[in-house]
Amino acid sequence: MDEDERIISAESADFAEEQTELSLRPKTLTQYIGQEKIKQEVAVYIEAAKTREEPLDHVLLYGPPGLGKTTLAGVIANEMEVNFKTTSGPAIEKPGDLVALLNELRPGDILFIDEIHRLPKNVEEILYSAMEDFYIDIVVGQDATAHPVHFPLPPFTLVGATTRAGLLSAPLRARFGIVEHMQYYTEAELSQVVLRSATVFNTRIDPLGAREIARRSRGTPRVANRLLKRVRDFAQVAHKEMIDQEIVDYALNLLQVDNQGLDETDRKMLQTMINLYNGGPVGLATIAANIGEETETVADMLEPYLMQIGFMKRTARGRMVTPAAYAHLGIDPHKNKK
Ligand SMILES: Nc1ncnc2c1ncn2[C@@H]1O[C@H](COP(=O)(O)OP(=O)(O)OP(=O)(O)O)[C@@H](O)[C@H]1O
Ligand SMILES: [Mg+2]
Repeated sequence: MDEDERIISAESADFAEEQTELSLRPKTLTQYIGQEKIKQEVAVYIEAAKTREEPLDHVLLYGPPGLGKTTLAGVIANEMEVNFKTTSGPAIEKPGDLVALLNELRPGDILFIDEIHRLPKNVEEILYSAMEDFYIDIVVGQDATAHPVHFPLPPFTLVGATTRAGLLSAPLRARFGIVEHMQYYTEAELSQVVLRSATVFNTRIDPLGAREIARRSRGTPRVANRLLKRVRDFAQVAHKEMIDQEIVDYALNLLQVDNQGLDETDRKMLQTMINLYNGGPVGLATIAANIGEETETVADMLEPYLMQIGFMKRTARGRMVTPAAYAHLGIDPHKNKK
């Protein structure tokens, strides 16, 4: 199945979904739910920078998709009371594109680069001096007319986001003063996300209904919001005025999202590991090939959550399915051993 067809995919699906997300995005640290440790730290850095009337140090946010990296970057800009300019690694194709972006910044502004690990190498290299000393040296013109140009830049803050910090080159990573690892949300936090989004959607939902959506949202606000939208459709068609646990259960069972938030793809992956490799250890690329997914998809979308809930573990010789996963799938681990 294509990643963007999965209802529980943590990836943003399309333009329409991005528009809904915009309306759902909290604007302040107080409205931003969860990530308590990050919020506490960031609040201190923001206050200190504002008191010194300096730009905030460069910030790197990393963690699985849909956990609120883009949202947090926007919150930081809002709290710093500066302009927020967004772009992404793949969108910056050549050094000139980056120069154009940097050129528009005013002192203190925030430039947000999503998927920063996907910046072309030659762009990344000019970012080093931009981040460290606020200037860039580039060569303008071609052949005979080629000459170096020295551009001073206003002091600015770069906020970078990536799904895995390990994908970043060491020199780039070293230039971020603030590095934060986004965590999966607890059920209680996701319940709050669901209740808040329901208000934005003008939809009524009771606490147990919100809890049930939270439980099946794999620790991810984006998934919670998406499930809420689907459940809302079912409730509407069933003429339910209030979303409750019963309708959530009914809708999500139909959508084959189980009580741990796993869908067919997750189950297929675990079953493949069990049936073909006795539960592992088996390499990530082998698993991916067997279930017809990209290795990167398995690494970014499937594996982190399965590890988080203790259904899979990483060993020196590869990935292994845990007894908890056997139990969840109703498979007897001993019967299966060859
Ligand atoms: N802490 C939060 N409180 C409330 N809602 C949140 C929070 N974090 C994320 N959301 C909601 O989840 C949606 C996805 O968040 P966001 O786009 O920031 O994730 P992301 O980590 O940037 O994902 P990606 O890696 O795909 O870029 C947003 O629309 C937002 O409404
Ligand atoms: Mg994002």
